[in-house]
Amino acid sequence: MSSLSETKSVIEVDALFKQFDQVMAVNGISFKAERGQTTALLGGNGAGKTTTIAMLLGLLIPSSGRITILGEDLLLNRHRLLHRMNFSSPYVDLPQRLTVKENLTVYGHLYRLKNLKSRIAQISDELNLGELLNRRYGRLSAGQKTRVSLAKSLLNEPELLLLDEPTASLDPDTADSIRTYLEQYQQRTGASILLASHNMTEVERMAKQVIMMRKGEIVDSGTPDSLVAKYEKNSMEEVFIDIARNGEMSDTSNKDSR
Ligand SMILES: Nc1ncnc2c1ncn2[C@@H]1O[C@H](COP(=O)(O)OP(=O)(O)OP(=O)(O)O)[C@@H](O)[C@H]1O
Repeated sequence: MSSLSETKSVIEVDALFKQFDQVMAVNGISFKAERGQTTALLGGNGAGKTTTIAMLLGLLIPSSGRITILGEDLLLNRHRLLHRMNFSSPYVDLPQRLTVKENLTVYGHLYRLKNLKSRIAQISDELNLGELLNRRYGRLSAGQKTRVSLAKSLLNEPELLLLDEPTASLDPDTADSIRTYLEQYQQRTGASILLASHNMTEVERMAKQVIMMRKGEIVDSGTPDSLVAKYEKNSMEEVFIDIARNGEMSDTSNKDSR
């Protein structure tokens, strides 16, 4: 284990492809995400972010390519690795008929958590879920479901947290509290986060590194500040729009920003 913990990257993706029939959803991407940091995976609708995250979770088998997580090959060590990871996604619902507490209990058992009752009590307290615990998941509002999904994703105190639109459908106040909570969690545990988000304020606040995808390919990467400077824009919002609309980078943006 000691050699693994020395690996600087939490995720290493090499020449990753995923084809669905006629669609090349992920077209040969390679990237590294650093440990203990938040890396944002950005791109317009259909860019390939969710497909990439699904492959990082072992939910989709790549057409080809290599994924190394926490120093181990994901395809060879999936079961060992999944205990050290977790995810939250608005595209993956929890069982509708179970209450929030039952859902958290089921997932806690899947992760073989000890002291599950106190862990659920703790996370409910931290994410303000007390009033929702005995309500059926299927009857919750979209924002309430997002909070429960986040609680599920943090149950096992993952070393790597994959978050697909973690604050989608949250009101601004709740979204801000969740971002603060995630930042504190990261500081406390040293966890790494891969974040897919359309919210550029969130990205500028949380991400140390940004990977920009378009049509299944990585078109640029760097820190938010370096990308803003490189594209001669005022914000990541403007950088995002530029890349999403134009695809091709201007002459000034062909330098490697890292
Ligand atoms: N199961 C599937 N079968 C066929 N095509 C798929 C499948 N899943 C995704 N795709 C296609 O792959 C491409 C990438 O989709 P993906 O969901 O990864 O994009 P995304 O970047 O997450 O988009 P969004 O921001 O809209 O969520 C799209 O063209 C999509 O239509």
